[in-house]
Amino acid sequence: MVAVSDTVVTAREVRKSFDDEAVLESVDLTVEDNEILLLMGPNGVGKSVLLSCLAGSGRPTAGSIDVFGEPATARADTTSFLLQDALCHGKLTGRENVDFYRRLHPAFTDDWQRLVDRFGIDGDLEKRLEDYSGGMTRKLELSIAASIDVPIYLYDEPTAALDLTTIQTVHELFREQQAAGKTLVVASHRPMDADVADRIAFLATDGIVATGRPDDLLASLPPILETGTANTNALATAIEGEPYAVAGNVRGFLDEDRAGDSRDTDAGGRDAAALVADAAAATGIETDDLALVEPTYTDLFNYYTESGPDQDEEFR
Ligand SMILES: Nc1ncnc2c1ncn2[C@@H]1O[C@H](COP(=O)(O)OP(=O)(O)OP(=O)(O)O)[C@@H](O)[C@H]1O
Repeated sequence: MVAVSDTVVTAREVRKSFDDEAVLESVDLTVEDNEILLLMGPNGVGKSVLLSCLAGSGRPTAGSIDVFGEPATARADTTSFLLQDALCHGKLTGRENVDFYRRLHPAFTDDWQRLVDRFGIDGDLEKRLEDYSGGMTRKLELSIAASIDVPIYLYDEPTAALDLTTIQTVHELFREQQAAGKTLVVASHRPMDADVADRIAFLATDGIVATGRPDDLLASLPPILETGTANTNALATAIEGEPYAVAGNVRGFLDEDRAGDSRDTDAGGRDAAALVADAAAATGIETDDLALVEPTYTDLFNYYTESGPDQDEEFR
């Protein structure tokens, strides 16, 4: 966990439209020096568009983005941007793609050699990218983006197409970059990427709806009820939003107005048995079929992107 420090990126009331189609609406976001900030949100909400604005390659339609106190567009030397799908050229070999970026970027280093070795694609450098698998392409792109020696890295879906072991390797790489003093913004809709984050920011259609440390955000969730899929409709009568499937069961966020509230909120305590009993009475589900579960990052993602109410909170 990094200490609280200086802000390196500030986005204020950023809007972005394509033709007349609004993608980003009033996005306010800060990135602190040396943190790993995870930008989460559902498909199509505008994470890539926001990253391109932070990188200075996309211009906001309204609002401002400062990087180290200057407009993002004036600071191309400060960021390395891993694009979602478009970093490498399919007709070039792995080595030729690396050479392209080595010539293009003055801050390109030899780190790529160590990284392709670590990702296990060092033997594939003479193949054309069009013959790489999706995961191999991502590994090469990560090797290239991480080899550029700049203060800020913007990674768009870095773990997409990667297997679980490789995701751990990517997380290690991120921690090493942080230990070397770098700042990382990682856009993802994979809850497991929260493992590596100092803070998470959730992007929804009306802007950033919550930011905070992962543990604080988890602790801020309402009680989560879980039951069998046969009880999906009944569960829906006692929760906020829609039930969602998790490992063969369904879950939902308890709506205290609908299910009754047995919590001793003054003392901050939770009487799980009483809560379950209230929810069972409200839904008609047997208490044996209803459980209160510990929140996971998947629940957190669902709350802020699918099932939860509008939120506007900052946990620091
Ligand atoms: N150059 C463009 N012209 C027109 N529309 C665009 C352009 N770039 C992005 N969009 C639109 O902006 C919206 C947000 O796209 P974006 O790629 O930022 O979403 P995302 O949150 O990164 O999604 P995903 O998780 O699927 O990668 C989409 O509706 C997309 O079609």
